[in-house]
Amino acid sequence: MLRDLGSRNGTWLNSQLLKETTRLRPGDHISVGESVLVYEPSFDALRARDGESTLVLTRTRPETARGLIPPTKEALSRAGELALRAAVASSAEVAAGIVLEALDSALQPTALTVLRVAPNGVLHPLLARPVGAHLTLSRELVNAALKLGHALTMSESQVRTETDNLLTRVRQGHAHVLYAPLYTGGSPAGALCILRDTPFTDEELALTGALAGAAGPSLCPPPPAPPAPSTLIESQPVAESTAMREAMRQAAAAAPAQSTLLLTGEVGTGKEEVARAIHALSPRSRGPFIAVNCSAIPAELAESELFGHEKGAHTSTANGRAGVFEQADGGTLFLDEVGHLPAPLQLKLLGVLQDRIVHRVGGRAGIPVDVRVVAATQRPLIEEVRAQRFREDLYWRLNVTRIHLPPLRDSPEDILPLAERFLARMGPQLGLRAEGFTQEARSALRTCPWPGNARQLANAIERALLLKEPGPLIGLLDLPPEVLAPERGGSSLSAGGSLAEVVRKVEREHIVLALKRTQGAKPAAAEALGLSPAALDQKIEEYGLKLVE
Ligand SMILES: Nc1ncnc2c1ncn2[C@@H]1O[C@H](COP(=O)(O)OP(=O)(O)OP(=O)(O)O)[C@@H](O)[C@H]1O
Repeated sequence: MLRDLGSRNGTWLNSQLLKETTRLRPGDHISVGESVLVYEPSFDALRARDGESTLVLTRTRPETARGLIPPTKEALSRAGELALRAAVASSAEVAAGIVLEALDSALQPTALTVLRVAPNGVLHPLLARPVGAHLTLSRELVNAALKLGHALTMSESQVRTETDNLLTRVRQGHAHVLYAPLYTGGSPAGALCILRDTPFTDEELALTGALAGAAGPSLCPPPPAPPAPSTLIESQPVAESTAMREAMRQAAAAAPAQSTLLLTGEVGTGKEEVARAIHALSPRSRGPFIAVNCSAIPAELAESELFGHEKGAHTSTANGRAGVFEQADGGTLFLDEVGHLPAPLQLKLLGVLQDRIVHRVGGRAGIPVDVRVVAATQRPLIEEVRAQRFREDLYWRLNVTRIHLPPLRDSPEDILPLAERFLARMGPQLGLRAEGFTQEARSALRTCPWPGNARQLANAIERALLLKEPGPLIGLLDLPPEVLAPERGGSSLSAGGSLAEVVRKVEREHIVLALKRTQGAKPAAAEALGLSPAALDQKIEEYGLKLVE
């Protein structure tokens, strides 16, 4: 869509002054000042990772391509030697460097690149030479080479840009292009693309085909195996209550799709836990899961954290850095507290969600990314929209599917199973053993009106593990006093005395234990109890406790 945002000299579409938002058609001419831009949707401009090289992917038909030359003995032996060197490379990028160097000396091309095919079929440039190269490649030819299983060559139109005195000129010419398919484990994985001014000989075609055949697994290693099914089931969030079961039903239904998801819920209700489960249940489970808390990144670093930055964009960094979108390529990006994103970044995020292309800070060309975004918020985003702190268009983009996670007060059946999950998870992490809860503690956890959410419960179990009396089980006295409060379903205690008294007794015991374990260090004891140092002092006085050497 083309819209003029109130410019003084106007925007012209096909020599007509643009009056209203208009949908563009291929070949439309847009004039802004002295520049004329031609809208050509069948071109994708991508940037190769090792610098400013740009790839333009076209849909040229491959009818005139030449191929199917069997490799000679000499080609095979050179390919074998190269495959050995590439196989011991520390990464796909290093392997690609070795292969490109070998091709450079064998063919003396003007430019070459390695492309990888993402699971969704999108082509990603891995490396391009020389740095700053501008390559126009045919997506159709890459696909044809992959389908036919051998290298192809043809003469193809090349678009180059030259920049001087702030003017960018586009030049068109012809070059000979060679495409060789890369396979990993028998599946199409990528392509080597080589450009030269002179035609490729049959021998060169055969040599490159053999090199690509041998180096495929090093350049495009297979993705890591998915976790065993049992780990997936174990890692599913606890959902015994009706409210949480419904949330998980929605999450499982939404998992296979690509669309953006919005998780809402109070602090600590398990938004990240559910986002991980959605990732694990989705076809992207083999890809990365990257979680970012938008409220925790300093505003001045947020843009480069999210979208990456190019060499020299920040004076302190010598090398460029990938942002979280690039890190999550092929997987899921969890944007927690998305409502905290500064306004300019909201606009940039909207652009990435629409085009699936990120622009690093200080970078020129876009980098294609294949990422599913799961966003989360604890505050109702619509209120942020009304207060004009959050873009409405981004709100609707994120809000394609919304899943609300209930607080624990609305899903009390989850409290005990959650406590058991936390105990099983934290024991090994802390190197402390507890086999479970005593009967009394279990029935208290089953009936208590726990005031917090899962995060606070996790903290309470951690504290209980650290401070518990010697013995294999966590008892009632190891749990915080809230577990004993009477509001729901009466007392869970078999001990005598009024409930208020018992609560006080438990609290006193807790304080004594914490002070014992921390050898009287009040700040550490206060931290372990989740109290401020002043509140601990007050309690020590209230219970008449004395600290002795
Ligand atoms: N249903 C659940 N099953 C198992 N563990 C859970 C569940 N819900 C929450 N947790 C655990 O509780 C802790 C807090 O959950 P999580 O970080 O997912 O909450 P959150 O809503 O994203 O919190 P915040 O709003 O603070 O970002 C984590 O340790 C998480 O593993």
